[in-house]
Amino acid sequence: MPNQKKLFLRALAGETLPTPPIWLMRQAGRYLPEYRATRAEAGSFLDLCYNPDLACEVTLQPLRRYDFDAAILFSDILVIPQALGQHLAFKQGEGPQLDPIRDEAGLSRLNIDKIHDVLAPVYETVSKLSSAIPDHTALIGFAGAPWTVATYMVEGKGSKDFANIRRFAYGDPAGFSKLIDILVEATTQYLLAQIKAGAETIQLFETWGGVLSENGFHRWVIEPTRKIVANIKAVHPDMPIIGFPRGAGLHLMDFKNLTGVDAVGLDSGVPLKWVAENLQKLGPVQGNLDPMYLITGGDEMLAEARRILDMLGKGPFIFNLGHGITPETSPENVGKLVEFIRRGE
Ligand SMILES: Cc1c2[nH]c(c1CCC(=O)O)Cc1[nH]c(c(CCC(=O)O)c1C)Cc1[nH]c(c(CCC(=O)O)c1C)Cc1[nH]c(c(C)c1CCC(=O)O)C2
Repeated sequence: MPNQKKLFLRALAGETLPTPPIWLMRQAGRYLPEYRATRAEAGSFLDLCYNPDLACEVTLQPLRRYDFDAAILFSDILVIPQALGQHLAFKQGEGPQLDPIRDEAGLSRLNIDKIHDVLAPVYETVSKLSSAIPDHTALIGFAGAPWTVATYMVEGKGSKDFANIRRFAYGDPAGFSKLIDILVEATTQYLLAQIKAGAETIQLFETWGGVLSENGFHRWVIEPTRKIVANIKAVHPDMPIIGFPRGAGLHLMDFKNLTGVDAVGLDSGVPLKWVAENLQKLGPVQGNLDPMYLITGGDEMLAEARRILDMLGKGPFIFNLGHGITPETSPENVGKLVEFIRRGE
């Protein structure tokens, strides 16, 4: 699209730009004092997610400071289980808590028919954002990929070994696939509604795919992602979709080839020479500064950003982190990183 002015969308369409566009996963969050103030005003994190005015405000906060090339809808991947009827709470300092679903019988608690009633405020946030963001900024909608959302639904919280979900998936694949099928359908409907409300691209977060066996990765990561991408492209053939399969390692080529995503997000561990010679030949890549560098800062941060630019800047590329910003991040270091990327030095 020669007339497309948004750098982010040009890179996603496959253009190699002299200066890559930049945004950061979790760019709205607790590292910003203005976020903490708005969250306090909202009451709780979930109240914030379902308050279109305040969710819009926290999405805009990092744009005001850093003028990122993309805004990402402020919400969470766990609004889907909540909309399906699973109880969800965020306890201070403990992360998400859900009533776990450990077997096929537990699926009877889920109901896909009313998801839009719960999710309507999220669509309203997207719609407000699409008129509130600057003209040169792209609007990203998102969802968790089915496997990653299922980890929270089955474990009931964050996990270190993912024993319950692996037991369910490997021990009763037919029962487990019913959960994944529900998530494919709910996620498709959710993302189509975000697109209708104004999202210009979609990112699918697959944070925990790396814990699966080889066959498991194909069945529970690649296949559900392929279905969601196909469902969206059936309605919006030109909608760019970014997949972020964290920890996918040697599966990255299959992930790109078999799912049909337009661009692939890279975690910080992926060897960049291999990316430049293989994955990036197939389409745009996004990543992959270790978010810890935004805490440590200084010349080491800039040297690592330089290395990433040198390795990936000769092809279609979007600068980002290898995972989300953490609350300990220094807002000043974020400013220095953005300035460095924009100056190219
Ligand atoms: C696994 C996952 C979740 N949520 C998300 C993922 C996938 C990406 C990743 O791995 O980071 C994705 C997510 N979560 C949030 C966004 C908003 C958009 C953005 O700025 O990137 C996005 C895209 C806000 C959030 N989601 C959450 C916060 C912090 C909530 C707070 O204000 O206390 C934010 C800003 C809470 C959350 N949400 C989740 C957890 C495990 C937690 C608790 C951890 C923590 O406290 O940092 C689930």
